[in-house]
Amino acid sequence: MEGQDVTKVVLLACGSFNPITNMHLRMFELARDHLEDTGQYRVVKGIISPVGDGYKKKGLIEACHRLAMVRLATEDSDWITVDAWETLQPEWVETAKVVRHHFDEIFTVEENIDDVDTVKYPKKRRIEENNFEGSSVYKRRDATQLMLLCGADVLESFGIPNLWKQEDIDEIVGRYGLVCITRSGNDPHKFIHQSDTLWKYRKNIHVVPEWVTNEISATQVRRALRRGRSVRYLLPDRVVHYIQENGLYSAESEQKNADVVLAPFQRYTGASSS
Ligand SMILES: Nc1ncnc2c1ncn2[C@@H]1O[C@H](COP(=O)(O)OP(=O)(O)OP(=O)(O)O)[C@@H](O)[C@H]1O
Ligand SMILES: NC(=O)c1ccc[n+]([C@@H]2O[C@H](COP(=O)(O)O)[C@@H](O)[C@H]2O)c1
Ligand SMILES: [Zn+2]
Repeated sequence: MEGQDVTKVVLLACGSFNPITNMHLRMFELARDHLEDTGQYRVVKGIISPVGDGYKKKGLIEACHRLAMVRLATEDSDWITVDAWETLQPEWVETAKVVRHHFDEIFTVEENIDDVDTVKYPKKRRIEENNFEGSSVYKRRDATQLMLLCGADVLESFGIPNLWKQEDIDEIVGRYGLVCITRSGNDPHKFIHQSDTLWKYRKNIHVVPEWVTNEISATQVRRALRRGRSVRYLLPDRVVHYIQENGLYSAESEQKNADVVLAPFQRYTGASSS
């Protein structure tokens, strides 16, 4: 029987998934093994949330295709799922808001919100909202915890000026927690050590070493596709077929958003074209 102190965890990965690669799927397996090895957690679900088209990243193809590919890639998994909510929003959604949305979904199910006082609960959450230190929203013993899953490049992007709001970083690492998979070229331990915020919340950041280093990146996959090279075994076969059937990833698609400023920079600096 499972010990009383084992916390259920849902892992949420946000990103372009342009296209989804085997490494994106591996991230979930690595994170689950790492968390469960501690004896403190049981990972019950993984959610992939592709970013909306409003993110305006160069070469980002339409969300409907990226979603369809994630759906095909996760067909064989009994625990990794895809969620379209983020892609359905009219504008780019900050990651902290995406995390909040998914936490609310879990919270609603677990608290069976239909049966309780719907005025009381938002109030309770607001009281807890401004104090992340040593705390979390997981007050109930058996409550499921939501953690953001990312590669070390995303963690290090917290340090890029005007890309992330300080309060969003505080909320993600202080309130929810982060699982970070190492990527060559990044040193998450050093980065955490050098950041006062991340150091403060270091107990909520789980750094997972990938010993079988695997440098698949979606950028390299798109490059190979543009050059007519095979990408088989880098992506699930179903995704390779989908790309071929729909003629995705050309020199032309790589120029999408080439003159547009990435949505977070637009939002935080007011700039709209480069
Ligand atoms: N090889 C990898 N090792 C660790 N994390 C990875 C790896 N590839 C992707 N990730 C992580 O997966 C998430 C989604 O990433 P994203 O969609 O940007 O893929 P990517 O391969 O980094 O694509 P791109 O090259 O277009 O930036 C991010 O958190 C990213 O850090
Ligand atoms: N301020 C923010 O919330 C913020 C800033 C930059 C990227 N992100 C997210 O991080 C992910 C990064 O994806 P890419 O590595 O493909 O750019 C996306 O899901 C994006 O929405 C969030
Ligand atoms: Zn990336």
